[in-house]
Amino acid sequence: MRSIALGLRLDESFFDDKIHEQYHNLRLLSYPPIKRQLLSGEGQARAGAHSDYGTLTLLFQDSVGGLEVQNPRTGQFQPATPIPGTIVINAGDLLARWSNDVLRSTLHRVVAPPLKAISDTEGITPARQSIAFFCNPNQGAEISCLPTCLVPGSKPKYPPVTTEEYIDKVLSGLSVQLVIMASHMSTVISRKPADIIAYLSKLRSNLSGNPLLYTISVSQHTDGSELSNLVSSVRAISEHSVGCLSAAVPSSRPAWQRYSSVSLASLSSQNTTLFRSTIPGRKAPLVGRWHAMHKDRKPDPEIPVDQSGEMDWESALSNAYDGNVLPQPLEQLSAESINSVLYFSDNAPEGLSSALSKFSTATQLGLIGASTPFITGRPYTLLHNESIHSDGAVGICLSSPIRPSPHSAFPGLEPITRPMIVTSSEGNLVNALDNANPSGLLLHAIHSHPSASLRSEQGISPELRLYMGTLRQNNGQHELDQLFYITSGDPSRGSIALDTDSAPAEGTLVQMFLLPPSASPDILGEVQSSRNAKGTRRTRNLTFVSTSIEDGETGSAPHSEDDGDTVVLEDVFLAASENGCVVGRSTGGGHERPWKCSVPGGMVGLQWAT
Ligand SMILES: O=C(O)CCC(=O)C(=O)O
Ligand SMILES: [Fe+2]
Repeated sequence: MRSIALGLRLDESFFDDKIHEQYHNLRLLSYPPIKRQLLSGEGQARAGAHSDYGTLTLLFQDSVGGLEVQNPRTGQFQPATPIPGTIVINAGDLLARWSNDVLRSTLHRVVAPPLKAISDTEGITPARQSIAFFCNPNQGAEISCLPTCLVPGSKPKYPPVTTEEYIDKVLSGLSVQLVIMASHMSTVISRKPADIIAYLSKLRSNLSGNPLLYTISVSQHTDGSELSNLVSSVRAISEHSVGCLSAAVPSSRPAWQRYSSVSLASLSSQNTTLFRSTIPGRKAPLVGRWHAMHKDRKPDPEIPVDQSGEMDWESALSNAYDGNVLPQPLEQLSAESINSVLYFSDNAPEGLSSALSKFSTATQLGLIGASTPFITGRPYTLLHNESIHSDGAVGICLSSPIRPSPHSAFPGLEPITRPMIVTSSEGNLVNALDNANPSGLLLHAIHSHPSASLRSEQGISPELRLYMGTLRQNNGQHELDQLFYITSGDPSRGSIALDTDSAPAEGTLVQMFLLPPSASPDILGEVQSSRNAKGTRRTRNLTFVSTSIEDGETGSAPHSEDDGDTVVLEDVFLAASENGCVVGRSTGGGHERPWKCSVPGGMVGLQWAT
């Protein structure tokens, strides 16, 4: 700053007592490796164009490159190519104001580094690290036009401001941008639908007109007029909405299973596109020739097996849903701009799910609606603006600048084998694990399990739910990724069949799990207590929960102490279905093939920092 003072024809020590409090920031930046393609889209960058807000920034970068600085005359961004042993110095906004723009703050950004000769077209952008030291004036220093920077007779460009006031303003501007995704999110649960309606009507004036995503769950004892009152009060908030009827969220308070609930997210109209899809799905996976583990279970009559008992793989796979055209409003969206697609669907979401792969960097989350034949007379009840549909799907695409992060949890799930590598698989079958017979491994694990309740006379207790999970390495730890329900197995042939049309590929690390028949997670209670926990960072959280049918109506009378209880979960969108959900997550590391999560108690969702 002394050399800046000299350059501006001020006394060398001019800034000394205005910057000595060290009101500075040091930021260690780590940009993970990422597919080059993900950085090439419009609006995608490691750091978007911005200027720093202080006086000077000292930037230490490694040799990877990607930092670019705008030439204020031409508007062109030019690479600030790393030079070993040097520091990049940026002028910030407060120095620009102080000097009346004699020294301008530089607009800069971090993009994919230049291609090295060795890398191919679908390369990976290497990790990059940098250290930025942001220098600021003292907190209370008044930043007003320096005397030597004013042309005699002219006025300063900017009014005086203190460092603190300026930084507060910049930061509050940033947080306005952060909440752009959802202007409101909440879940309200009550025994009395009238209380929910009262809550919704209070929201009306604040949220009116913004696109709305919602789910409604009612007890089977709710009468039809209560349900239609709930639907109309949600629709009164906005004409632009998509929703569905969902199931009660599992809770340890049985009375709550008989409560009604509404979850809603009011979204910014700029970033949200609503849609209705009639893309056909596909029937249950086409394979499953036998059943030996649950001996008493009949084969599913819908599964076509040819006379020889062999599957025709070619036709099974080509029968897929390629070539489906997305609903009109989605065809027009640019593929890279969408970061999340949320939808509610009937039990055949495959067509839509696969067509959504157009949005190659988006996470998709679909809740398969609750079965509602006894409530509305329709198999599923999907709502779009003023219309009601019994099939297909309704949903939203989000393009907000803030990308939410996916999360998942499977409470109660117990590993019963060690991690193993898939050594043979085809279609929905896993034929070998570590070159051994998967059904045999599974039966052995259950027979040697300490809990006798897992076994029955026939071998395995019919209530037992078994899963195969794929594992991902993270910092030397194994993390659970996708989970597939094991529909059948044949100890003599060895293979096990999964509830998917595409079993984990050869070479995938997997592990087998069971969900004990007694597992009954208290999801509502857990969400409530994690919301109340002190010191947790505020986030907005949308979660789809897969419940088991037994979690539904328990038939027990509500406790009187619960009477009249109304619970509002702020910043939470919690919706459940006994039919499960579809998840295809996209992260910096890549894109996951969509899969169906039907683990009772399993939760998948998205989280936004606020
Ligand atoms: O990582 C870099 O090179 C630049 C980071 C930056 O501009 C910032 O954090 O303000
Ligand atoms: Fe910067």
